[in-house]
Amino acid sequence: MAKPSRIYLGTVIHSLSLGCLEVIERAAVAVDKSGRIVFVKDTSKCATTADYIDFPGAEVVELGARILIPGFIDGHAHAPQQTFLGTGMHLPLLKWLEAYTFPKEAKFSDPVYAAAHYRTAVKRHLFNGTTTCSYFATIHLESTKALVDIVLELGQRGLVGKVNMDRNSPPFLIEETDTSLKDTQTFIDYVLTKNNPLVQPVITPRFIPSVTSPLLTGLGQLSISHTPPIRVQSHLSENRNEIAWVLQMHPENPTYTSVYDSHGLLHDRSYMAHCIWCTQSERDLLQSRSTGVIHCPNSNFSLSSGILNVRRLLREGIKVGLGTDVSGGYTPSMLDAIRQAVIASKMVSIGQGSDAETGNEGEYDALSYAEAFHLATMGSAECLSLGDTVGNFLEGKDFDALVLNLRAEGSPVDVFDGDSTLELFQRFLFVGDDRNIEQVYVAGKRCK
Ligand SMILES: Nc1nc2[nH]cnc2c(=O)[nH]1
Repeated sequence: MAKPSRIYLGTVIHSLSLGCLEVIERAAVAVDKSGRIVFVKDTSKCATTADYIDFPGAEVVELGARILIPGFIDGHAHAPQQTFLGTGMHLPLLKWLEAYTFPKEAKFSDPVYAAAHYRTAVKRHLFNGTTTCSYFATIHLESTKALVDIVLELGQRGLVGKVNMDRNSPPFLIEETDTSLKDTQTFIDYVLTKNNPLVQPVITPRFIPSVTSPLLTGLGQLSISHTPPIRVQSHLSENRNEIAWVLQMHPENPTYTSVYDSHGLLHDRSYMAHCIWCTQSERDLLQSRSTGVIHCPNSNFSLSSGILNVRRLLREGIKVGLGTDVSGGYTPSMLDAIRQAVIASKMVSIGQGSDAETGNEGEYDALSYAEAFHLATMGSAECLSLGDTVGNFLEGKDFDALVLNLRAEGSPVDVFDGDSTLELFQRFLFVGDDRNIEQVYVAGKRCK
């Protein structure tokens, strides 16, 4: 057993599997000097104090009434889009991209501008309790490198992608095919040379309409030329006009999902945002490739994209995580993603989901708060191929954790006599905000 260097004493809540919430009222969480969890003990089951805190040299941290939970994992966010958060919410996807997204992302051609604005964005995610974030940057190589440096400097765990766009894009935000591929390779080398497990590169074709077949093929080959393959992230089946456009562009493919697949971009280290309108054959394909789906309900409502049937994906054995999709979604808060996932799921349960057309297979149980919390932690971890590293407090994982203070000054949460731990936790999920997230740890290092 590695030697604990710090032991946290307090209430622990984490999710072991979907709907399986573990609550330990008085836990001792021991962390070694490299930030790895050595053990989690339920101290009420320990015969003596020595059983859980008596390790020479270890610092004992008393959390009192605070609650320790795993850090949130945002499976899909656009770091440059923080600059127009909460604007353009009256437009659907394709108009929103043209009017807001592309002009704002073009400004990131300047690495100095990019660094300043990426710092603001990463801080926001961290302060909202996002210990791991999978970021889209922009097409610009140097600015995307700056995002990597900032993620590392601020101590977050980040998966970062240089975006690829070589067609159907405005002249101020488009690349040559060869340059795009070469810059992606250079970017991957830049990140891997850091040799720091906290930041990893992700191959990031924007979506099928923005990327030509030769570039998609090159990216697919680049991914599997590494062992293990470089992760792949993109958007899939978000909006009905987008889907019609893709099918028109790719008559050789029966479905949107099969376009990614035929270019070698769907595998077990790929994860796709949205997937609202995927048909049965597309879902079967995602399942057979072990590709994850990142559900971004705020964005799906805000851009009037549709309402994903999450329960059906879960029943079909597809990995599902949660994302904010800043700024298709108007907040970097994963608490909001949890809330909106629950609301979206209730909408489906009362017959309002997008599958009113694609066929609902009968009974639909709306997601519970415990399930939505699971998706925001372990669910996203599994989609991002980080399930062995983060997502809950099992021994050997990294200590990526939030210390919650439900009594924090000025926070929106009230605490009443007789509230149980589980009631307080639910109130945090539905009523709390970043003020209740008092401390944030990534691999044992405090970053808030
Ligand atoms: N939500 C969302 N969907 C996209 N599809 C292509 N680009 C984007 C983007 O930036 N945001």
